[in-house]
Amino acid sequence: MADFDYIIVGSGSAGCVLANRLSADAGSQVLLLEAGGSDRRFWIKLPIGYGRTYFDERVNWKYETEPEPAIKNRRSYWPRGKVIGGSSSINAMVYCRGLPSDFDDWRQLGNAGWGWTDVKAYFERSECRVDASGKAAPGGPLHVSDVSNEMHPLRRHYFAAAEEMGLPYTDDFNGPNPEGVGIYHINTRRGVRCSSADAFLRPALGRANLQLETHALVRRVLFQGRRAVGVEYEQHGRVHVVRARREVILSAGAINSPKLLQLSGVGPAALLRQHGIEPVLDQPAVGGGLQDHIAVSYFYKATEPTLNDQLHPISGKLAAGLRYVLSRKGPLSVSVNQCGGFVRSRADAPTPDLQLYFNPITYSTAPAGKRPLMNPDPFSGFILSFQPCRPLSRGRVDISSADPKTAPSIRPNYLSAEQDIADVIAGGRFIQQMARTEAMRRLIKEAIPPYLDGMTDEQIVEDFRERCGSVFHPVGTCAMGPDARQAVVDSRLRVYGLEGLRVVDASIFPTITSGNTNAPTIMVAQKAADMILADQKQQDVA
Ligand SMILES: Cc1cc2nc3c(=O)[nH]c(=O)nc-3n(C[C@H](O)[C@H](O)[C@H](O)COP(=O)(O)OP(=O)(O)OC[C@H]3O[C@@H](n4cnc5c(N)ncnc54)[C@H](O)[C@@H]3O)c2cc1C
Repeated sequence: MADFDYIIVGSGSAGCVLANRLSADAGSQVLLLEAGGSDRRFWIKLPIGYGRTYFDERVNWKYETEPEPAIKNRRSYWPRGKVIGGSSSINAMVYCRGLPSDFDDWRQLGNAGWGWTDVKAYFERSECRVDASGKAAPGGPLHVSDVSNEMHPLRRHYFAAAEEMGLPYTDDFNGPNPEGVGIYHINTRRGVRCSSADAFLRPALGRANLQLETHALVRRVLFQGRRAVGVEYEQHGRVHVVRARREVILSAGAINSPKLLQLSGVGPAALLRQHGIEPVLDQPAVGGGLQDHIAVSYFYKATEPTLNDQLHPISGKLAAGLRYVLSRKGPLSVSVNQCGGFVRSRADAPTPDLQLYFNPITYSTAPAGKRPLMNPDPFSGFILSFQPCRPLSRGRVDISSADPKTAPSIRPNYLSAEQDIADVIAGGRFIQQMARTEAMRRLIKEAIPPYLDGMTDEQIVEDFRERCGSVFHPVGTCAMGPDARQAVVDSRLRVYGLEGLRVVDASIFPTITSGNTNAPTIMVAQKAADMILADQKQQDVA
């Protein structure tokens, strides 16, 4: 049986950071266990390839929620990376820290050390800012690229519409003024995806004290009394047991970290017993607290050429492919989420409450179950889309079987908070207003049904229930908080009531951040690494 100082479960956005930081000390033996396999795949490296990995079971857990009553009993599709790099290998690469107020709220909730002024340096530690000319500023290993030169010219209409509405423009959603409309910066390095694995794991893999095991599905955490002492994992049909001298760290993501805790006997006792698992710790909060962003898109035919005209014809695809191969530039080198914003739907909103997307492309004719980013509609078209930034509804992730290979039951409980419905109406009204600006009226040839323009508040909500979808930002299922009865981890991310066990990933968010969740997850891991190393030092001195 092998022994390590640290065992990290999951090589995703957070796990890769930890593997790097904890193995930087040559005296620590670190094991990183990943259920998926290699990320050396063309469709992972090619930025627009996330349209392909979206449904690819070789790199994707492909979860589905239970039917959700509030969205017409639809099941929501939840892709999650099952590969080195985790979801950072299959995501849309948009890099948004979130709003400073998000983290001040975390601190306000009783999480000392997690306010904006506390966490800002942990974002900076990771980031290597690359300007539009390709010049990289000194910084961390995670490339955050300004790709404004690659953005479609259609964007000028969007910015003109925003100006008519009196919205500010920002050149950096991660800068001192994140509010307003602008262009998303993305995680690419010279036109190739820069995942957490590329930035943090790969540079550390040469270290003799870091061992990475792929296709290694962790089945449970092993306890001696209330101390986590190792894990059991299955690899190529064989079950292995490995021991952790210092800590086991779960970085399996917002679906799998709570699932693993429950499989290991840490969760709601009644649920565990129902599945024949003897509780180590009755902790109802494990799996609770689930939050996610949901968005809806409105589709328009355009009066001038859009990305559809470039990428629909075979000749256009070939030209874009050739351009990419020769220069790593063009539409294949970026996300289709090109422009967007963080805006207030009402002048009296205390902080921006809507995130916007303006995509110069449509797929209204796409068959169900396909995400044909490279195969858009045969006419000029574009998308306006919004998502409420800070939904209040909370759901749960619970095991549905004691078998580690069975997917858990996911119940997001969307739109269960009244405020979330009000935010949907505000979002629909906002896009209505934007579509009625002079600039947009010039660009819109015709709206593609359902027509937002004539909708009442009730119809906006009804349409949202019918068509909204996840933006793939689940968080909060092992939430951090000051009260051991309501939260799973403390502000040092240690699991309450147990020793030698932390959770470090998107599941610890006490509340969902306003924007995309990859950047704050990486921040969480940077801060966690500092805390783990500090605790190690203290123990060594004691
Ligand atoms: C399609 C898609 C698009 C997205 N777009 C964006 C975007 O543009 N910008 C943004 O900021 N965010 C985006 N996100 C969200 C963002 O990527 C995630 O919030 C972030 O990656 C979460 O990081 P994590 O470390 O918590 O989990 P993950 O990165 O998902 O890592 C978890 C890892 O643990 C492994 N694992 C799980 N269970 C086990 C087990 N039992 N044993 C061993 N290994 C296990 C998984 O295989 C995975 O590699 C998107 C997500 C998806 C899926």
